[in-house]
Order: sequence, then C-alpha cells, then structure tokens
Amino acid sequence: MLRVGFIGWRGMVGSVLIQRMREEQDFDLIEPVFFTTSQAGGSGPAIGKEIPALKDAKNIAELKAMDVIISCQGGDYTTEIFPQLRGAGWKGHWIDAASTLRMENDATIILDPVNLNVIQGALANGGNNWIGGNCTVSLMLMALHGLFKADLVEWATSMTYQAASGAGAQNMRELLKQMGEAHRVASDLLSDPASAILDIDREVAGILRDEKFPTAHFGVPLAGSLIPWIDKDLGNGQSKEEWKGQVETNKILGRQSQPIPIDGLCVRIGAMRCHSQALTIKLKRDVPLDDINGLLAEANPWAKVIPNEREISMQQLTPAAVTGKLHTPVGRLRKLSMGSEYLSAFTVGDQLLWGAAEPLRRMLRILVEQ
Ligand SMILES: NC(=O)C1=CN([C@@H]2O[C@H](COP(=O)(O)OP(=O)(O)OC[C@H]3O[C@@H](n4cnc5c(N)ncnc54)[C@H](OP(=O)(O)O)[C@@H]3O)[C@@H](O)[C@H]2O)C=CC1
Ligand SMILES: N[C@@H](CC(=O)OP(=O)(O)O)C(=O)O
Repeated sequence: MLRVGFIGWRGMVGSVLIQRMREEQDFDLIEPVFFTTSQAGGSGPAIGKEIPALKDAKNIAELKAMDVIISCQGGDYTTEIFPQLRGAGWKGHWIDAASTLRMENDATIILDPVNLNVIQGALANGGNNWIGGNCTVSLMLMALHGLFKADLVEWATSMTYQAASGAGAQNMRELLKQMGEAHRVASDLLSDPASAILDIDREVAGILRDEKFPTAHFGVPLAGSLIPWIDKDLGNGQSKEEWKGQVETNKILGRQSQPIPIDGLCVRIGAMRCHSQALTIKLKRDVPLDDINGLLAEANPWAKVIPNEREISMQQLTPAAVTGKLHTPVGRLRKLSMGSEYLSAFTVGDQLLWGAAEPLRRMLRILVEQ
C-alpha cells in the first residue's frame, strides 16, 4: 500500500478532499499519514480507521518516508518545503492544490476527465509533480470539454462570476457578516410594508460605505456589490486570474505550442462556493446547435447540458442549485447575432469540488491503480 502524507487536511480545500475520499472509500486503498504545521502530536481526522498522531509538516525526514504527498496547505508552504524535499533526494509523487508549481516545466496540471492522456504521458516519462488547476479554468474545461475535444474552439472569452470561497474561508465568513449588516440597518423599514423602497436603499447604501462595515478580508463591500478584480495586478491591465485562463487551459490540454487564445474579465460576486462564467466562443466552423449539445453532453459524465429555456435555466444553472454537487452544468447555449460561428454559453461549478479537491483525489487514485 502506498504511504500517503496529507498536509492542509483541516483547511477548506483539505476538508472537502477528506470528505470526498471518505465517500469514495479511498482510505481503504492507502496508508494515510496526517501532518500539521501547528498541532504535531495531536489527533488527525476521523477517517474510519486507526491513524498515527499528527506529524510535523516541516520535518523533511518524516515527509521523505511518504510515497505520495498531497498538500492543500497553500503556496507559502509549497515554496518553503517542496525544494527542500526534492533537494533531499525525495522521488515520491507530490500532489498540490496551490498554484506555485503549476507552470513549471516538470509539473503537470491535473484534470483527468479532460487530460488523462497528458497525465499518462507525464507518468510514462517519470513525472512526479501533479498540480491542481485554477478553479475557474478547471470548471470551464469540465463544462466545455466537448468543444475542446472536437477541436472546435478558435478562441473564447470568459466573463466570470466568482464565489467568495475562492478568496478563502475568512472571506466566506466576511460575506455573510456583510449580508447581515446590510439587512440589520434596513430591518425595521423592511418589516413595515408601507415603507418606501428608496428609504431602504438609502440605509443599505449608507452602511456599505460606512467605515464600520466589515471589510477586513475583501477590502471593500462584496454583499450588495461586486469586485471587478481577482488576484494580482500584472501591470498590463490584466489580472493574474485572467492570465491563468489561457496559459493553464492550454497547458492542461497539452497544446502550449499551438495555444487557443482565451481571455476575459474575472469578477468576484456574492456567491458562497460556486463559480459561474459566461463565455463567448468563436467556433472554427459553423456546427449546428443540436450537435454542440450532443458533444457537450457526451464529453464526460459531469458536464450536463441545460436547455436554453428560462425556467430550467433559473432552476438548474445557478450557484444555489449546484453548491456541493459534482456536476458542471452548461447552458444558455445559442448562436449569437455576430454570426453562426459565435456561440454563447454559461456554466456553473462548485469551486471546492472540481475546482480544487476532486482532481487531487482522482490523481491519487490514478497512482494507486497504476
Ligand atoms: N480556497 C480555494 O478556493 C482554493 C484554494 N486552493 C489552494 O489550496 C490551498 C489551501 O487553501 P484553503 O483550503 O482555502 O486554506 P485554509 O486557510 O482553509 O487552510 C490552510 C491551513 O490553515 C491552517 N489553519 C489555521 N487555523 C485553522 C482553522 N481554524 N481551521 C482550519 N485550518 C486552519 C491549517 O493548517 P495546520 O493544520 O497545519 O495548522 C490548514 O491546513 C491554497 O494554496 C490555495 O491557493 C486551490 C484552489 C481553490
Ligand atoms: N483565485 C481563485 C482561487 C484560487 O485559489 O486560485 P489559484 O489556485 O489559481 O490560486 C479565486 O479567487 O476564486
């Protein structure tokens, strides 16, 4: 049995990973060892079998004893520990949720329903660094897989609506505090059916701009508003989150030498843990909509085509409907008025599942089963 070390298992991404591994009985197939940066000697998670006490996640000798390490601890940990571990001669498999190593030449971005061939090629060549993709990119590829598989995409733009969870657990809490504050200041007026809506609006606008409004994590209000910038400013007008769209998509697809142009705007909205995105896709040729629906629906078991109709789109193509689910619905499919090669699409996906934990879990399975 492979000895598998887990780091970051009690964080937000790590907790979802452990939950999914329990659901799929993955722990029956491995010898798990849990590490911590803060509680060495303490108890690990309940996984239905005996596990040793928590080990120190910075102890290179302990880490070196692992065949596989899965880290959901964050980029700073990877930056500090990974080079030390490889420098000490460790040849095991490193599976990581952090973005730190993604674009390194010796790292493979893992999204096996879409790029199992790339993963298998890297394995055959001795690859041992397996990095989860950016959540927005992975969710877009899961939903639009059929179009990429059929090599129909000439270029695409993506306008995103990204959930608070992408910024971290503290940000999810802050979003809810902000919602609570916005409600609190208007609650008396709200309970009076005769109150004027503009009075309610004035109270809410007032608290959003009040210096006491809780913005320690986001920096600005998200509830009742949005934030049109995610991740670093690259200095050329593009955010780092927007930059990832093209480079990561093409690396995942194994087509860096002939990249598909992908660009757009990334926006944070007040959803909890589902990212959505609206896409305009320029097809390489005019393909009938029925054929497109079929390609998308058949590409993988998780892409689910939602008919482009009002009621079902409102019911099934939303963060509220998709939260906690593994499927990645895609809808609002229609040819745009620019011409029959211009397709619109809208997708939603849980950014902690396919956007973070699930590709890591499945990579471990690939290693266990090889
Ligand atoms: N958030 C996201 O949506 C995504 C995140 N990622 C990547 O995954 C990595 C981890 O992100 P995320 O899971 O959000 O990180 P968290 O901040 O939730 O957890 C990271 C670590 O913080 C420590 N920690 C300290 N206090 C607590 C507490 N009260 N509860 C739980 N953990 C605590 C734990 O380490 P210890 O036990 O050692 O103290 C934990 O493993 C990052 O690199 C991120 O880039 C990737 C894709 C999406
Ligand atoms: N940046 C993403 C979350 C994330 O962690 O992305 P990455 O793994 O590329 O750093 C978001 O804010 O929604």
